[in-house]
Amino acid sequence: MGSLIRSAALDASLCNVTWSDGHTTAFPALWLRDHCGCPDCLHPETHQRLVDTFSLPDDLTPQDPQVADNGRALILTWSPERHSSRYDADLLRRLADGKEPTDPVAKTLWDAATLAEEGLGEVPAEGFLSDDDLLAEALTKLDRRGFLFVEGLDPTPEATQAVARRISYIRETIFGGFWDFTANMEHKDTAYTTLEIGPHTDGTYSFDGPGYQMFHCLAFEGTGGESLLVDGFRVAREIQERAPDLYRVLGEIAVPGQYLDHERGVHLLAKRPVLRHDSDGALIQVSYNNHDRAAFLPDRERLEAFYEGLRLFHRLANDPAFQMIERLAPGRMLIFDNWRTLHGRKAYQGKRRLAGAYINKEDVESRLRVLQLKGAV
Ligand SMILES: C[N+](C)(C)CCCC[C@H](N)C(=O)O
Ligand SMILES: O=C(O)CCC(=O)C(=O)O
Repeated sequence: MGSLIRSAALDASLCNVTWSDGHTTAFPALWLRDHCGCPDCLHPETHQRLVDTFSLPDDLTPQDPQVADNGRALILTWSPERHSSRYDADLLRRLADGKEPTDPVAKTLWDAATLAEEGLGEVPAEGFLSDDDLLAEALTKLDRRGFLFVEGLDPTPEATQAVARRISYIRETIFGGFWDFTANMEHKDTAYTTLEIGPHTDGTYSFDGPGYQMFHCLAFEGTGGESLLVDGFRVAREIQERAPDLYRVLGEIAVPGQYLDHERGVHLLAKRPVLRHDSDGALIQVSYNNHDRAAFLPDRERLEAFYEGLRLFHRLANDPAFQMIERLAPGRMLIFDNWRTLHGRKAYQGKRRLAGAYINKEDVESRLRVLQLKGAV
């Protein structure tokens, strides 16, 4: 049951709302007027704000607060403009509590030991592709652990694209949109070789590093080539516990990433800390690729700590205790959160065909949000 309003009373330019659980919230008049949801203030189809916030009268005064619909709505009138506003109690309470339209999925950090216990939690392709409830469950799993295996796919580019497009549109990058590649040096990157690639996140050279990445090995004849995953948030927590000073440095120093292919006219450069936090101090992105790190000189007094922090991060990410090692097999597609989960690959000999794509972080979150709001989960 959503939040219900018990009573509402005016106090000068505030509307004090008492909720059914006894909590109270003081909503300022300007804020309430600015958030009027009537069709004249909020476009009923585009949900865009129509109210001219900054032309509202200075002597704006709320009047006659009414609790309606058994506590599920608050109605106010306004003078001098004689306007009436109706507010949904649930929405008011979510905003009062600083919540988003849907509750974020709690992340479960993992390492080799916890995966051995919990298993990898594969989902069947059929349900993923055909049933919104199962898609919502799968995206929730992906959000919770930072990776997901989708099983039972045809080992074809078409089946791979169908999974990607089931979630959202594919993100175009310098590598194109949907990829289907082998070790052919099609692009100037070790991904297009048979070399070992250490644990990293893609796109450290992009202002908006790809949010999610998916790999589907369509064919493999050879040896080696095992994939590895590391929960970057788990490594970050380990650093925070072992060396809080180094955690702070990795969260403060912006590290430049680059991708160079001048023959193709490409020279990408971006920078952000290895451990990026939001304005509330929550870790929101791990961005690490020691191969693509561009030259830069941190300020002298922090240079040593920077290298110490980077060394610790690198050591933990390369520690089998924090890794999942799994050779990708045809029919079993890997999707992972590239803002959290590092990936890599052992060197291999022989033939290997890998298909996949990037999808933006905001588009996967958007897809899950709509599924949640439609009550799928
Ligand atoms: C497009 N595909 C995923 C095949 C290769 C991309 C190479 C990504 C690069 N190593 C990086 O760390 O950003
Ligand atoms: O070939 C692989 O398994 C991964 C390649 C890689 O790291 C990448 O494409 O970013």
